[in-house]
Amino acid sequence: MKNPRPSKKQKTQPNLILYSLGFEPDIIDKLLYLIECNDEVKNKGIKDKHIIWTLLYWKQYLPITEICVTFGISPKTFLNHYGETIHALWVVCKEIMEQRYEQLVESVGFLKHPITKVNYRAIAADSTSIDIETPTDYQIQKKFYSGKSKSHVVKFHCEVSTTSYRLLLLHPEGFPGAVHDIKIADQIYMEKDHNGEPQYYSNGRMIRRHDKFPILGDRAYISLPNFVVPHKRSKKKKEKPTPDQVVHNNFKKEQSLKMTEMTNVNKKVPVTLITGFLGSGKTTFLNYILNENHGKKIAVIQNEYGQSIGIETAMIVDSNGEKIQEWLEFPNGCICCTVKDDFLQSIEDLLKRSDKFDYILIESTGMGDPGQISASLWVDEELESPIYFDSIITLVDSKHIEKHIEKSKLNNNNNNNNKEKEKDKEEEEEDIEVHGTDIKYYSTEVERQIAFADIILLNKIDLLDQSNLNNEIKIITDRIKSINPIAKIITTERSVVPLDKVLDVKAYNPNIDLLKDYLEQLQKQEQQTHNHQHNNEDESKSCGECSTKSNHSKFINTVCITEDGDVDLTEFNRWIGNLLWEDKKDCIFRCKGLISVKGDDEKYILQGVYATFEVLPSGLLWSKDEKRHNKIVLIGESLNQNELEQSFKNKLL
Ligand SMILES: Nc1nc2c(ncn2[C@@H]2O[C@H](COP(=O)(O)OP(=O)(O)OP(=O)(O)O)[C@@H](O)[C@H]2O)c(=O)[nH]1
Repeated sequence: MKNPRPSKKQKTQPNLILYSLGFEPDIIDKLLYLIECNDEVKNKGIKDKHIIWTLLYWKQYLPITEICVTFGISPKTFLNHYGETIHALWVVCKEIMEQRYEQLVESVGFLKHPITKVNYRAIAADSTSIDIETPTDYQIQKKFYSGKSKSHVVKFHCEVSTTSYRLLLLHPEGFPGAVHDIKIADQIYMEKDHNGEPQYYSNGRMIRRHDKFPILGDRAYISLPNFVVPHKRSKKKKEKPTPDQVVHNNFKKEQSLKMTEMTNVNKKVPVTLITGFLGSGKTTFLNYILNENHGKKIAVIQNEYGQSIGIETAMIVDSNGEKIQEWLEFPNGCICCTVKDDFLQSIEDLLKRSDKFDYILIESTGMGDPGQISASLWVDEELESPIYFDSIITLVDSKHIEKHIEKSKLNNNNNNNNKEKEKDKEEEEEDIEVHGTDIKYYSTEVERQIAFADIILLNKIDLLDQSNLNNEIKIITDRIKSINPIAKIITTERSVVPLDKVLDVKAYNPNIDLLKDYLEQLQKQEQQTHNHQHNNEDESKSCGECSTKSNHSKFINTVCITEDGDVDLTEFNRWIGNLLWEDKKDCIFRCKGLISVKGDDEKYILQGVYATFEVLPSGLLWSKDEKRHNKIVLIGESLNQNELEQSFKNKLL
């Protein structure tokens, strides 16, 4: 078959006007080629000159009259061709974008190595350069020369989602390489009127797109108001240490642990999120902490669901019990409904306004989703937030937990009473959503609060049957573990618990000791399940314990993957990223794991809340006689053990 691509001889010389405006030199050839290849538009008689006119107008480089004067055509001639050409360009544009996307993936670092935990902003933007042939004209050479890459380049501005890492925007306008990123962004985000003039607010400030939705960028964008940039340059990636260096470093780490804690971590203010069902004892817990001899100046932020006013209180209590009232403003009544960045920003602002408090307790609404809040507070080191997210503590009313959890299951039970049946159906429909052929069951708030917890306070144990207390506690504990097997469960009366067990526990640090605790708990539980086996199905059906357990997993379940061997770190990041952002998006609430990375003597730790995750070295080495293995715990809705296990196995080296 004849190749419709023009031969070298026939090739149109790049038009200088387009060229100087930053188009790739052979853009017209490429477009013609793509039009020729496309059945829908190939017979429209579109020529290079039509494309040039159209691009000049389409990109608003020249008004129609100027195009007509420059090319010696009438406005009618221009308009006759414009419609068809623009349609043809639209048709083939998709292909151009795909081609360019491939180039981008090759050339942009952060697409190849996605940022794993920048949840601070939803969009990251940067400009990327694509090499062009060296222009012959010296003046044009100068314009396109980039000192950084030591070549002639055209720059394109792009935006990437920091959660899905998808390319959200590749601005079609190319800029000569010598232009600074900030100028490009300025042009792109500037709101212009139909004459191309910048628009201003009444206070004189220039209007920009994304004004209310700041974009994450590197320091090149430092003076642009809609960009959030790191305060200082990120540290260069350290070279991988040799095994000896790791031992040495660990020793040093241990020695300086206290110092480090005092200087680095403790400089930041820990934030603990307290959640729990209505009446579970959250306020009692808060009051208990505030009245204990904690020696801290604590800020308490309360967020009550359903308040119509967009103002929440932030109460600051010093170590002497003195209270200062402050106000925080949220656009909505509930933390979890606001843009998460606003919430974090509000806390940071509060810290600026009222320095010198050393702990923040957030009492969340009885109906809020702790996952959303914690994901917004668990920020990247590089963003240098003055706070760090310590843990989620969920209070559970031990007397009424059964009722709360059972409520969700009742919705799915067939009830012979017609009236109730209909009511059930309505409620059930609220809980079920169809995704393709899959039916997904949504968990209730109380289950989610348990699923997201790092620590669970099993409160109000004084209300349980005291003559059978141990047994009652065991039943409730098992029930909780069936939802979240890795949370630490502490029984309490009137929420009284030693403060060091609940404050500053650093649940989100890559802390191998904590993880070991979690995994040991899980192991014990697996052991129990193993020991509790039946000879046949009938025996199992008639066993009360089993029938209750099987019901537990209806909404939220835990998948635990244990596999010997190593993984490639990049591949593992891709695998878990794909699960959290695509395959099981919003279905996996929490993940934790111990990962064995090929070629690395350190154990790695996986931590995740919703789509936010990180995999970091723990500082602890695999010992020589230890079998290298991976253990991953995934807590979520309707998770399939076999499917996830198999998918992970495929990633093992
Ligand atoms: N018997 C008993 N009562 C408790 C215990 N803890 C709290 N309470 C009582 O339970 C009630 C609810 O406690 P709160 O601390 O207000 O619960 P909450 O979670 O803040 O409630 P909401 O603000 O409605 O979400 C109060 O009357 C407390 O005194 C406990 O361990 N035992």
